[in-house]
Amino acid sequence: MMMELDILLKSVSVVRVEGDTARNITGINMDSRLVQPGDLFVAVKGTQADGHAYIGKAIEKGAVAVVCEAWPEVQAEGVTYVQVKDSESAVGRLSTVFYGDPTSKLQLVGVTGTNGKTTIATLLYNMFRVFGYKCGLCSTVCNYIDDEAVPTEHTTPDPITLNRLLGRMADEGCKYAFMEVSSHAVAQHRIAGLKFAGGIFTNLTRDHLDYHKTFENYRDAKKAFFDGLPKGAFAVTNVDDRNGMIMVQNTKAVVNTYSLRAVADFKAKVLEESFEGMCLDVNGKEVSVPFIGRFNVSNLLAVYAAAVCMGRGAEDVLVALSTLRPVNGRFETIRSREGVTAIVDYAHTPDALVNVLSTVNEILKRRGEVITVCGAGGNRDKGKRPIMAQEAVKNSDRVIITSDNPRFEEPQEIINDMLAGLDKEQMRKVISIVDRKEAIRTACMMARPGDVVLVAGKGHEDYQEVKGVKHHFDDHEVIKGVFGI
Ligand SMILES: CC(=O)N[C@H]1[C@@H](OP(=O)(O)OP(=O)(O)OC[C@H]2O[C@@H](n3ccc(=O)[nH]c3=O)[C@H](O)[C@@H]2O)O[C@H](CO)[C@@H](O)[C@@H]1O[C@H](C)C(=O)N[C@@H](C)C(=O)N[C@H](CCC(=O)O)C(=O)O
Ligand SMILES: Nc1ncnc2c1ncn2[C@@H]1O[C@H](COP(=O)(O)OP(=O)(O)OP(=O)(O)O)[C@@H](O)[C@H]1O
Ligand SMILES: N[C@H](CCC[C@H](N)C(=O)O)C(=O)O
Ligand SMILES: [Mg+2]
Repeated sequence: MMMELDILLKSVSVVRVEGDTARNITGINMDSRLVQPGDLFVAVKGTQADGHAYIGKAIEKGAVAVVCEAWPEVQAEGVTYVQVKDSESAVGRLSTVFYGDPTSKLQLVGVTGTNGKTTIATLLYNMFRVFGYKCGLCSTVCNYIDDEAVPTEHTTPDPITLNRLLGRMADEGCKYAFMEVSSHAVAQHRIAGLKFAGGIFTNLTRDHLDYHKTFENYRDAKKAFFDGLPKGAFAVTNVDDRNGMIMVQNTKAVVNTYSLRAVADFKAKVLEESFEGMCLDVNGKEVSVPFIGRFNVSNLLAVYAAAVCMGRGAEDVLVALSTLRPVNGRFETIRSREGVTAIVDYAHTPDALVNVLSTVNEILKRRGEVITVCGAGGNRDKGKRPIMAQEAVKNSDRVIITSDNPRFEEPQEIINDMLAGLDKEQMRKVISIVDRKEAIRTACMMARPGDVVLVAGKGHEDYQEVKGVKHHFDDHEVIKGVFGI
């Protein structure tokens, strides 16, 4: 791949240039360690480091041009220097031009909110494939270029990886792409330069305050996504969430609302519910789905609304909806021969835990006990830890607090942060077992026929991350091992 620097620079507002801008660029990089000869290096100020400090390293590795925010004191010979106002947002703009402006060739729909992004984006991708289109997906679990799986480290990849992926989707003939838009991605301009055909808001509850510091900043990061939607795009928002209307306050997109409770463009209610699935009323039409939980009704309604906004007939969408299956690690049930139901779910926020547990309790109707196994991730929002423990205890008969991904923290200290949220009375229901495998095994052994064991937090993850190393770990596998199935 190759492109003239001049063409790339049309996408950004240039403050100052020195050197040859007619030269060809063979790649874009924002990480000096990944630079290849002929690349353009973009220096970005990050949270840990300042990319400007790595300009020298990038040139050593063969970068022929540098885009930066702060003009470097010394310049290397033969290298073109370009100063821009905001290099973080320049990366996205430059990458999208470099990778052939993919969003002018396919319709891109973004999903944002605290919970439900993966579910909604994946279900839309599956649905539009049922309709016979080639599609792309960017999600926490995995990225897809039509049916080719591309593993991912992020919910929303960095702008270069993201545009490379979208470019490949367009080249492969994908008509639609669905992606999760995390709050980090909006705040860091990973989506700069992309043209969205639509945006979906799920909900907003506490998460990631380690990064955003305040709930308002977190909310505004999500809102900025809707502020940036172009005229002619659609916005689908959840008015059951108190921030639903705030999200779309300043958007140029056409606003559509969905709700399980209030007056809205798209409405649904649960007619019947069991551990096997639900029967729903969606805008006056009945449909059966193998999903469980009120939050999933909300997710399915968002999928329905978006598909209709994208021009699909309501009847076709309902038929397609009934063929969809749950996403890996989202409320997946595993039954033992003795009649214990284990549930693997990715609930890793207080709100998600409440939702999953209230669903379990609603279906169980006290005919059995609920045993919850949960932990919290290391090097992430510490404030959510005690609240997660409280919610687990309030909504379960017994709780085993264990490790999630400790990352660079001490597992026992994370557990202690969780236990600090509990009073003496609540502590009676709780034991803590650092070893997650042991914790799951203990919960399954405690359970009697009819009981439910909820294993929360890791969902689809097939690893446990300890001190930078990912060790194989799969909640499903451990449960099946204990159940002997
Ligand atoms: C806190 C955070 O979001 N960090 C992201 C951010 O990195 P950063 O700003 O900290 O970068 P930095 O380390 O300070 O470095 C600054 C710049 O110097 C460059 N550098 C650095 C070192 C070097 O030797 N050479 C060099 O050029 C870096 O490439 C970077 O461009 O920008 C990077 C590139 O886009 C991301 O990979 C990185 O994600 C880190 C690994 C991360 O863990 N992010 C998580 C929190 C995250 O983004 N999560 C969200 C939401 C999760 C969810 O709820 O689903 C996600 O979208 O995944
Ligand atoms: N609409 C919803 N409202 C509240 N909780 C939900 C909703 N949908 C899913 N959940 C809960 O949140 C968990 C994560 O769901 P999902 O992976 O779809 O969310 P996400 O927004 O992609 O999360 P992440 O921030 O990790 O990318 C689920 O396992 C479930 O417990
Ligand atoms: N992608 C999210 C969810 C992580 C889920 C949980 N298993 C954890 O490790 O905290 C994050 O990075 O915050
Ligand atoms: Mg996700």
